[in-house]
Parts: sequence; C-alpha cells; structure tokens
Amino acid sequence: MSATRIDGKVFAATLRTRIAEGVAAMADRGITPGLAVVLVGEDPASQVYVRSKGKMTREVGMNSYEHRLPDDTSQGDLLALVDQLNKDPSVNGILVQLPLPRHIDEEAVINEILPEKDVDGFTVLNVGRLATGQKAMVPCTPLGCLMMLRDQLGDLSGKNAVVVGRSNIVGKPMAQLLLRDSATVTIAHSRTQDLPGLCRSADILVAAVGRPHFVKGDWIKPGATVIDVGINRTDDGLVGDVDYAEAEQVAGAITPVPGGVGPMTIACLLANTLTATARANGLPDPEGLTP
Ligand SMILES: Nc1nc2c(c(=O)[nH]1)N[C@@H](CN(C=O)c1ccc(C(=O)N[C@@H](CCC(=O)O)C(=O)O)cc1)CN2
Repeated sequence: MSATRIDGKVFAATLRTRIAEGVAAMADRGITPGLAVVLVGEDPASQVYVRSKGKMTREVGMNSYEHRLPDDTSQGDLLALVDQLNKDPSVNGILVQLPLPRHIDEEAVINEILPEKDVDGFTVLNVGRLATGQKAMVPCTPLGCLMMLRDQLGDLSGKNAVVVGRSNIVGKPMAQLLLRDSATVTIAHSRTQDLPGLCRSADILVAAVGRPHFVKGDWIKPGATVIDVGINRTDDGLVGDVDYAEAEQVAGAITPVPGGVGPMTIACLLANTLTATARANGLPDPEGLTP
C-alpha cells in the first residue's frame, strides 16, 4: 500500500494565510511586523531562498528589509549591520542566511542577534530556552516538521522517534521538540550502530543527514511517519535523504522532496516573525504558531 503524501506546499500556504490574518489584526493596532534578511555573498541556492523569503514576507503584509553584502564583507562590518538592526525598532526579526563565507565566524554573528529578534532560534539563549522548556524562538525547519507531525498523528506522546542527524539547525532542536511532546527520542548519527535496525524501531523517523537517498525502504517500520529534511542537488534533480520510491511502499505517511519540509521553513520564519512582533508589543503569542 502506498503512504499518504504529506503536502508541505499546501500546509505552508494554509499557514501563511493564517499568518496574514494575524498581520492584519496587528495592523488594526498600528503595528506592522518587519523582517530583516542578511545575505553575504552569491551562493545561488541562498539567493533563491532570500528572494523567496522577501516575496513571502511582503505577501503576508509584513515589511521586508533585504541586506545583500559582497562575499568579501568583513566580520566587523557584518556585526555592525546586525547591531544596527538590533537597535532598529521597525525590525522585529533578523535572519542571517547560512552558510556564511568561510572567513566569517558564524557563531559570533548569530550570537550578536538579540534573542528576541532571533527568528531563526539559533542564538545560544534560544537554544538553552528550548532545551529547558522555556518560551523560546524555535528554529524554523524543525518547527515546520513538528506542525506536520502533529497534524498527521495528533498526540505524539509515547511514540518512538528517531532523528537521523545531529546538526544544531535541525537534528538537535527537532529532538528537543519531540521530547517536549513526550515522544521517546533517539538521535542517530554517523557512529550509530545498526542504524537500519534503529530506524526500523521508529514510529516517527526524521531524516536530516544531507545524503541523497540514504534511508532505504527496508529501514522503515510499516506504517511509520517519515519526515525527510534533506535537500540534495544531484544529476537527477533535487532529492531527499530518504529513498522516496522505496519508502512510500512501507511508510504510513511521508513528506516528499521537493514540496515537503522545505516550504514549511519559510512559512515558519514568518510565523516566528509574527510571534516576535507580538512579544515585542506585549501581546499574547499568536495561536498555533509556537510549540
Ligand atoms: N539562516 C538560515 N539559513 C538557512 C536555513 C535557515 O532556516 N536559516 N535553512 C536552509 C535554507 N532554507 C532557508 O533558508 C530553505 C531551504 C529550502 C527551502 C525550500 O522551500 N525548498 C524547496 C525546494 C527549493 C529548491 O528548488 O531549492 C522544497 O524543498 O520544496 C526553503 C528554505 C539553509 N540556510
């Protein structure tokens, strides 16, 4: 039997409609959320993502501020721009597009962003808040995965979840979010023994390793929900970390690539910007946009 295809494009479009309604409600109070996106260099994929972020920000009624800097921008100049955005009251969210050129210390730049404007949820303070169950800004990709999982499965408590990949951007925060929903969580990585066997124990399998078609059909428990975070550019086009053709024969539900997790990343960035704006203005968190 073929798995249910979890359509991230449709899910993200619905989410953006709700965000636009939240933005309209804020406009009634004279508030317009503002998102600043900083791109350093000319990485082609990053350029596409940043353009798309700007377009969708404007479409939901927010102000979009784009800062495109040359590849040889110094770390000092980038930090100065982040400081300027930190101080700008019209900017509620700041995102520095990753990856940064090699001569720039990514951690230093990210941690320069004020935690309350850190709509990526990458600063040490937000990471710590998420890990300790406090109100945090939550990284966009795992937040999008969580929304799709809850929509698909309802209550996640007691489910066995395996997250393959331990990056700061996806694997670790994904595991924290699943744990917060009382799933039993294992983080797997390159040194994990019997990875196929471990994956076969998962009711929820999240693949975030950055290796094309790494997870095979016979690694999947029949009926499991599979979330594929991979975005790998190959000669055959864009493919995920999961061998979709094999996996859909076994899984209960699965996200495709493209059109699965990817579109949710930008929708959740807008959700976080709305949340940051609400918090900055002493308003309650918008409903359904935070974990
Ligand atoms: N500061 C950040 N940098 C990066 C992040 C991030 O969350 N914050 N994530 C990724 C890139 N990314 C957003 O920035 C992103 C990746 C993919 C998509 C997406 O919609 N993908 C489509 C396919 C699009 C394509 O053809 O490339 C899909 O999967 O359907 C959106 C955003 C790294 N950097």
